[in-house]
Amino acid sequence: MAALHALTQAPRHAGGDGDVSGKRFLIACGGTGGHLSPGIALAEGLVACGHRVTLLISHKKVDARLVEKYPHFTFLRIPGAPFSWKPVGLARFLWQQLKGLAFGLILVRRERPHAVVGFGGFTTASIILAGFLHRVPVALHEANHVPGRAIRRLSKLARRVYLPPGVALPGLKEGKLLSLGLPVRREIVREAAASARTALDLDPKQPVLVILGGSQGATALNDWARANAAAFAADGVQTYCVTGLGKNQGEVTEYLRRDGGTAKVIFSPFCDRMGTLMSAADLVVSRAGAGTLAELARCGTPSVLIPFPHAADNHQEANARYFMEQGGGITLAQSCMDELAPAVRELIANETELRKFRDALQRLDQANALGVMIADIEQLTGGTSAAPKTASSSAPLHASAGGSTS
Ligand SMILES: CC(=O)N[C@H]1[C@@H](OP(=O)(O)OP(=O)(O)OC[C@H]2O[C@@H](n3ccc(=O)[nH]c3=O)[C@H](O)[C@@H]2O)O[C@H](CO)[C@@H](O)[C@@H]1O
Repeated sequence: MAALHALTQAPRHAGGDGDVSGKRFLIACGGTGGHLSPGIALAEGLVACGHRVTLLISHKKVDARLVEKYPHFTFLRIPGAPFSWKPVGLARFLWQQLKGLAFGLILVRRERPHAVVGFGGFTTASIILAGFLHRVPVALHEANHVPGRAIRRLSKLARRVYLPPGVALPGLKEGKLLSLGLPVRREIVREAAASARTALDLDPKQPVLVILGGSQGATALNDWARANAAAFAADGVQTYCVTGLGKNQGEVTEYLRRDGGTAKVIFSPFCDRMGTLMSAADLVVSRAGAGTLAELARCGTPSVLIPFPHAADNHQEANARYFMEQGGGITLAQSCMDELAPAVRELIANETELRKFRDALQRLDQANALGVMIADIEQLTGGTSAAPKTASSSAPLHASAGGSTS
């Protein structure tokens, strides 16, 4: 019951109950970067409008690492465990959900939020149910082109369900659905390639290939990077591979180029400047998580996508297919990894092709997703607050006091 104890000890928001300016929101977004990043983006937007937010995250290492950069927000760790059909895993899941529900009920009673917003995953269910039981408006956001288990089950409790363009949820009551892209954190912007490379300690003049495996890293892509980086370096292409936490300690190697000089190969366990890294890249090889795809579109960086073949309901394949159909990149099945190096070699040298992808990415970028979501949440919770501030990227953050995790 440590989490419940932590909740009763957790700091209250600045302004307290007597502060009537702005509204209070709970955002359930833990378990993986793909849920956490849009949750942080929404928090940034709501706070810039004068509201107060608490973000509910999981106990996973990746959540802890991702939130390090946002000490001005209040994060609470909610009990939860991933779903499993195996008896021990199922028992753990049910027990943690029960603890999560108790946690959620106390939290919602204490905070009296104007709405609870969930981004899916195993930490969402308990807090959404708690909000529903307390008759608080509930909204759900699905990032993937195949809705996940949590969103499918909880959609009946929600007043609003945000789904990616072209995605439907059978049985969803009319009027509940709003088609919406993924809110992207405000630090993710296109930077000049040369300065982005310099910031990452890369040569600003040499092409860059970036390898990304989502928030946890992808062993198949890391192995491929290790096997091919020296050959790319010989051709004068620098490689930057983000391996995932615990999958390497960080390495920088210089290889000889065929034409003289050297090219760098960097392996890093985590990147907390994803906008800079994507801006530095001529081409990205990546898994097809919805968060990464939205950020690639925002930064206008072409990609070769290798969907994670074991993702629930093969949703990464559906994400990648949509992205490819819109002209944002190309897709290759993991079973065809031997075709990846020739494809990368051909594409990274083909400026005409890369430019076509960049043009399509500009059209794919859902730049207004955050603004639309905030306007809709305002409306769901009774209209705009007394003194709204703009959600522009230049607005100062003034989140709840005592930004903390517990
Ligand atoms: C294996 C799996 O099922 N993954 C799912 C998980 O994605 P997962 O969390 O793996 O990956 P996503 O690509 O969706 O998002 C990763 C997020 O983490 C950030 N990041 C990542 C690595 C890093 O070093 N630094 C960093 O900041 C990225 O900038 C991005 O914002 O949730 C997504 C959203 O539901 C799904 O689409 C993915 O299919």
